[in-house]
Amino acid sequence: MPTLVLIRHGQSQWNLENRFTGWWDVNLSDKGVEEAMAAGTLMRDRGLDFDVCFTSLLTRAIKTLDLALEQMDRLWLPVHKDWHLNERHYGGLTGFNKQEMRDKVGEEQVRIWRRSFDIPPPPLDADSPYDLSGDRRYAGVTVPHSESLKDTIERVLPYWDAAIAPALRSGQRVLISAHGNSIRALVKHLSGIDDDDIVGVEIPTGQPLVYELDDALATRDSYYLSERAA
Ligand SMILES: O=C(O)[C@@H](CO)OP(=O)(O)O
Repeated sequence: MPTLVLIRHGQSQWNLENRFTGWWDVNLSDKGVEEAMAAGTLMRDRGLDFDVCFTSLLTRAIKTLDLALEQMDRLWLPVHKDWHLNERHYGGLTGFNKQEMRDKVGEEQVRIWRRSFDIPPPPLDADSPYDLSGDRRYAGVTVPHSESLKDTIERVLPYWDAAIAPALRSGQRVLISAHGNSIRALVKHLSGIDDDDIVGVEIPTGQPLVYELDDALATRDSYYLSERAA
């Protein structure tokens, strides 16, 4: 039976500071480091093991994966890092404090930007300090100016089909360390959640989410590991 575990990175410095983050590359907070290590310990203690890992090009997800793998004595596992698993791009909101933005434009507008399905945030200005189009890690990639959840799904799922699903079909056990919205994209697909409902699904930081799949990669069961009795 194919084994898949999804984990959202541990708390980041900008999660802690309540800032819109997206593709901006912030590190884990001290609490995030602890969450990542605890996730690895939990997976080890429950006897989970993996053959291949996937993560984004962002430090908070890569480090979460490494810290968890270290607890499992599995730092040697192959890891594929790919921008398709990045957080959704927060456009012109990147760097702003979420509460200050609510105070400025109102609760409802911020809710729409954060949790509507297909309305992207305003685009990033070309001269923004958060422009990543010249970042070497994105050579050959058209860095988006902003992404809705729908846009994020439209780049996560082709990567699932091309890289992750084939690994599962070949019998490999897969661990994915990613982000709130790239994981929403995967959860929507795997759990068959519709467009209106996926926006209400919150993914906690540092909690391994187990998917038990059948050979056709349909979901038989899914659960947070910490919520299942050992
Ligand atoms: O800032 C972000 O990039 C994301 C995840 O932390 O925030 P939100 O909860 O608004 O999707």
